[in-house]
Amino acid sequence: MELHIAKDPAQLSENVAAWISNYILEVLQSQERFTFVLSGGNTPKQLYSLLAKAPYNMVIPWEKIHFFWGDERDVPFEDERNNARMAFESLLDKVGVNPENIHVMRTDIGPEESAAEYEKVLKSYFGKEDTTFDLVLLGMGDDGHTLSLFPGLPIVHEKKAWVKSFFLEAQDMYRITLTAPVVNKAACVLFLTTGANKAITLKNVIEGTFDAEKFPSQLIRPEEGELHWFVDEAAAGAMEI
Ligand SMILES: O=C1O[C@H](COP(=O)(O)O)[C@@H](O)[C@H](O)[C@H]1O
Repeated sequence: MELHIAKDPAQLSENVAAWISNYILEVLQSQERFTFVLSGGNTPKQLYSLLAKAPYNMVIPWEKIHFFWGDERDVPFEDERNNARMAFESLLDKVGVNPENIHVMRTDIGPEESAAEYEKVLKSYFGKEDTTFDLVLLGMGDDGHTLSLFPGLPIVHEKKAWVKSFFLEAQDMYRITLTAPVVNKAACVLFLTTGANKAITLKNVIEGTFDAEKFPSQLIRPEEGELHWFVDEAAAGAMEI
């Protein structure tokens, strides 16, 4: 695991935009297409907006990138809580991505159907054996959740399904999410985390003993790929480094 600490969220977004852009260009030297899994929430908005501007909008070969989502809130696309909507508004509507390369988790067909459909989308994209995303961008909630893997819920123990839906009582909504085993097949996973409100949880996730029931972000351990944590000083504040 590599830990990268930036001064503040603005500097962090700058660093991550440059890092992602270089990584995409490097990977595309040896393959024709790149798979990028986006996260939702608030933290990545600034990053997406930066990627939509110069120099990144000019240097990234957007037509070669396939976008997927790590999780989705089962609310209509028009709802501002919808993770895909945020990515469209801040990034995808602003750069030249082929609509066929954008693979959203649907919220117009019912959560179970959507999860089953997304698993089919992944299986037809990757083939049955190989689910290796090139890059998975993740966030971490202040409760330690990542994707829609929330503390204390059965979803954290899922070993077989690639995509699952479930009702999240605390937020009175269904969620659709990739599972940890699928994400752990990725070539590279990058967590983006900011804010003092996440400092204790971050310390527990990175430096604490393994307890995935309590801190589901600990489930993310790529089998062969790289794991990077990009955090700001406020989030890193409780760690011993
Ligand atoms: O609910 C969610 O939360 C996490 C973390 O979001 P943040 O606002 O604290 O950055 C996010 O990664 C996930 O995609 C989203 O559905």
